Amino acid sequence: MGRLCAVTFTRDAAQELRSRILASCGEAHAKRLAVGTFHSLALAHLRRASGGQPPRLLAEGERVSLLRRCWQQHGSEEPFDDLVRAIDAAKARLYPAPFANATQEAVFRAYQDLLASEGAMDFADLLLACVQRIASGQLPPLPVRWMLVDEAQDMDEVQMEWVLLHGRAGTEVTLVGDDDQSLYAFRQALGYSGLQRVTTALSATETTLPINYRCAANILDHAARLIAHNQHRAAKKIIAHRQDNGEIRVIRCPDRWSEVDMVVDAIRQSPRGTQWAVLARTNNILDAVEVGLSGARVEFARSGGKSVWEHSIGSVLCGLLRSVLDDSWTGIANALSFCGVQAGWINDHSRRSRGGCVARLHAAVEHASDDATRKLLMGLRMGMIAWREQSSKDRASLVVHGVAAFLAEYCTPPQASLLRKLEGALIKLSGSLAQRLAFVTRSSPAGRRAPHVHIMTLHASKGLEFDSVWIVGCEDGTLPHADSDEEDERRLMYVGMTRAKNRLVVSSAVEEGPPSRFLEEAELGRNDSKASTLAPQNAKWVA
Ligand SMILES: Nc1ncnc2c1ncn2[C@@H]1O[C@H](COP(=O)(O)OP(=O)(O)OP(=O)(O)O)[C@@H](O)[C@H]1O
Repeated sequence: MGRLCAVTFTRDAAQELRSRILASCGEAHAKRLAVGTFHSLALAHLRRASGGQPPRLLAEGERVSLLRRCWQQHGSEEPFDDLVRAIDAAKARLYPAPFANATQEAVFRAYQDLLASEGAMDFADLLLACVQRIASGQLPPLPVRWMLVDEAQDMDEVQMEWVLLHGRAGTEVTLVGDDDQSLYAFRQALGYSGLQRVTTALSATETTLPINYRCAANILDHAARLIAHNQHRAAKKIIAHRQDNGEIRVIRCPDRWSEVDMVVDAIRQSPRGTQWAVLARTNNILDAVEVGLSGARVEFARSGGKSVWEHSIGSVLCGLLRSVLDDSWTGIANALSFCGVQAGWINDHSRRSRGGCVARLHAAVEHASDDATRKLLMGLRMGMIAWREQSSKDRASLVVHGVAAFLAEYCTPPQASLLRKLEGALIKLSGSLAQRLAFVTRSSPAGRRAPHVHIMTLHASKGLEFDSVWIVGCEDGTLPHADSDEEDERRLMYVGMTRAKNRLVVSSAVEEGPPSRFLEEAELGRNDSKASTLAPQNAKWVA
């Protein structure tokens, strides 16, 4: 009798694995099972070793604020996100490589000093501390007979060392992974080389699980042709368990918005309840999909990434519309900031002024620091009077149009283009302004129902499966992304394609670039392929 420790990368995956293991061996064995993420297991381990006094773990928000303070203190000119990436990369390694510049190093040191002075750790420190203490003999390894690591291709160096330390101490280690689904090289995942290193270090036996039970035979066939173009991968043949063919389509549209229209039409025309996933390389493309689906009143869930209505121009538009509805100041203040008014001035006025929005705007005109601000405030005040009047007469579309036209003057061209689409989507919806806003921001009861349509990035789709999958934005430069390693991008496309059980659509837009080279590699859209290429004007959806 012994204990099994199963390790995953997310809490959801840990729950899923726990229920699968217990379903197979019976609840009676629950006490012999520990399932968790690398970090939760390390935290529990350190907590036991320190006699119940856990290290104080920094929440993600605290970590970012602390890093930001150090970044500001050192007056780094490097963008904050780049600096965080560099520090995260250093902390995912056992022996950090030198930093690219002295400021990065200084910010890192300041951050670690602050952590130490507060007796706190971040997630990366937690596992590193565990590894260092086990390696130095201060902490015994977990007393487990078996260790199972799921998605092991995603391990970074510190995670791999933690596994190796257990393996060397006598735990029987099983890594389950697919080198073709290694998507996190940018987060220091070791991918195939990590799997190879563990195999060598622990003299492990490699077993290939070649059968794919999910995808229709032709979908898997095209995916296998694509991934065969990667040089750095385990030699293996992937075999379809299913003999039947699914439906595959390759679509070329003039521009992104017509591509989105195709997606929306296809979803609306497919039989009720068909499960769809719309996948894209970037959240920007998903924004366009989201606008299209919202305007067509298709219920959907967007996983990861912010809703298009809740960031950038979307949130400014919705905020201002809310101010029209309830006379609240926040939407006005955010709109002023978007239009270029200084944050300090807005905050001062927000604290000082009282009353409804029109009165507060009126007072603001008196204190305006320059002519441009005065003109903006007067325009917004006039607008608010008109929009509130129209809103009281239930002329929702007119209000949307007026507010969008006001904001358009302060937009960059890409923002203006998105704003026009957001405006179009809100105008297309029926109902009062409040109902339309509730629908697009998902606060209506309809928006909370579990939908059949999911939209997400290709990264977020890993581990999931859907009846029908549509990959939008298959252009060279988008997928593969111009700034990324081609083999990484090919794996992303492979993961996306293999999420489809029965139907796969890949589409691209002429305006955005030539079709992705991956379509050619996957032999999609060629005359001899089973996939059909359709121009949008003659594309009919056949269920
Ligand atoms: N032995 C089997 N017989 C029939 N169906 C199976 C079998 N094993 C798995 N499946 C089905 O195949 C699909 C994929 O299974 P699972 O999610 O376990 O695969 P996976 O290897 O994790 O896939 P991926 O890594 O591509 O996400 C699921 O729908 C599952 O129910």
